[in-house]
Amino acid sequence: MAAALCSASPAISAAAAAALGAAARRLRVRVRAASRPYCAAPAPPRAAAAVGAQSWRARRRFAASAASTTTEEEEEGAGAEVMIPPDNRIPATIITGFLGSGKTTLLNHILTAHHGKRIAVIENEYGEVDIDGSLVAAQTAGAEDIMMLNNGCLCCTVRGDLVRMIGELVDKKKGKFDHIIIETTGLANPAPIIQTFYAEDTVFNDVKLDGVVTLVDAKHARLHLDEVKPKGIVNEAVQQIAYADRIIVNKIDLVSEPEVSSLVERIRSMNRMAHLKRAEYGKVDLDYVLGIGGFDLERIESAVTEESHDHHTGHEHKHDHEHHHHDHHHHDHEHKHDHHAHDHTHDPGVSSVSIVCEGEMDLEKADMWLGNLLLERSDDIYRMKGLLSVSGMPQRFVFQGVHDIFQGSPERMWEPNEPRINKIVFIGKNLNGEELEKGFKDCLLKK
Ligand SMILES: Nc1nc2c(ncn2[C@@H]2O[C@H](COP(=O)(O)OP(=O)(O)OP(=O)(O)O)[C@@H](O)[C@H]2O)c(=O)[nH]1
Repeated sequence: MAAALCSASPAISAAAAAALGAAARRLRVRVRAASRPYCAAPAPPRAAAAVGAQSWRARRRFAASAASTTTEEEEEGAGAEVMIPPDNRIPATIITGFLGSGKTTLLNHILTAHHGKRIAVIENEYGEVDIDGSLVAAQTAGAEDIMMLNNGCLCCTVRGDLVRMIGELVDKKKGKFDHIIIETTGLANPAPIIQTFYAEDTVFNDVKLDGVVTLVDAKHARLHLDEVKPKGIVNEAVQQIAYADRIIVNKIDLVSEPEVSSLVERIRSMNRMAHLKRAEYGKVDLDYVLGIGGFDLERIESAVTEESHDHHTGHEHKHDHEHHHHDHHHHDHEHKHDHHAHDHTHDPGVSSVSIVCEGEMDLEKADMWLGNLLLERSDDIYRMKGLLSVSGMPQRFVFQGVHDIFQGSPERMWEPNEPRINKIVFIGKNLNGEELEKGFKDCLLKK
């Protein structure tokens, strides 16, 4: 199964072509990108050369919307009017964080709290069936359903299982729960899990990604972030922070205030988009972690106002772990801290670049630019979010991307006196702020 799931499966929707050139109309076609394999192993050379002119066009993806009710008829019948239907899909929250950072503790906090939500839980554990004793207790206390994903890490071997489980939940239990929570293993790179929500039709049509919550162990995080890995192997601890919508710096009872502050500063330099809270035993308000909403524009705004243009070049140190051992118990997982055993390849670190500019965007151009950028740089660009003021469109156009998949749609109307500005935030490796800024601004309509 692993081999099959790890092979690239081109999934370019034919609908993409139909959407081209009609971006300002009511576009409700979701276009999938040819996904590259998301495995812990170094990715094979990308088949960029094989991407011909036709699929290149199909890679332009400003054609998406988050509607669960999309039908062919509606797409065909799309007129000039822009209507945004209510999004009734079931929200899903991904809880991620390094080993022992407090994911299960947070989950239990959520399950036992009074929020009136019926929650289905999908747990991803390594190896043997391993439901934490406390979680079993929580099951009786609050969870509507708990499903286990075993024998592998979500990021490669069991992604198909995740899709199947979500499908099963929806088919059999729709109406019996209000929210899905997916707890990943501490070693998971969240990117492929996030992408499941956009790249898999069976998931996308019924379930929407509400947010990614990342737990950070205040005591040990530095160690994991600093660990060195062989070239080409991602540092999951770094990735988990880079992809977060909400970050909880947990276990602050175990360290001094200056230690927490310096960790917080470091985390912020990696991801300015996420909200961050400090906590003990995952105790945060539930509305901080549930019901975040896919497009959190406030977050983009704060990221952008904080620094209108930021290019941080830290160092992403990499570490090593035996990712593919399905028989080890994750609590016993041993990390190698012998940095000198590896070739020190100090890649420029994960950083964020925020750009804001006034003016009206040419959506076609922006679409083309982003498509092109991601075609070349999707390995390095982990996440991207933005808001556009599109020429001829009375709504704000919002979009977001994860690696090579991006999607966008018109959102609410611009207020009469609202400044029509464009914003974009990138999180990733080796980001060249100046180049990105130039590319983005070149998509503005020339006066
Ligand atoms: N001192 C302290 N301990 C905590 C805190 N939060 C969680 N713990 C403890 O840390 C241990 C690990 O917490 P878990 O919630 O199991 O962490 P996890 O991220 O689910 O762990 P894995 O499943 O192994 O990745 C447990 O013994 C928790 O009781 C905290 O804020 N302070």
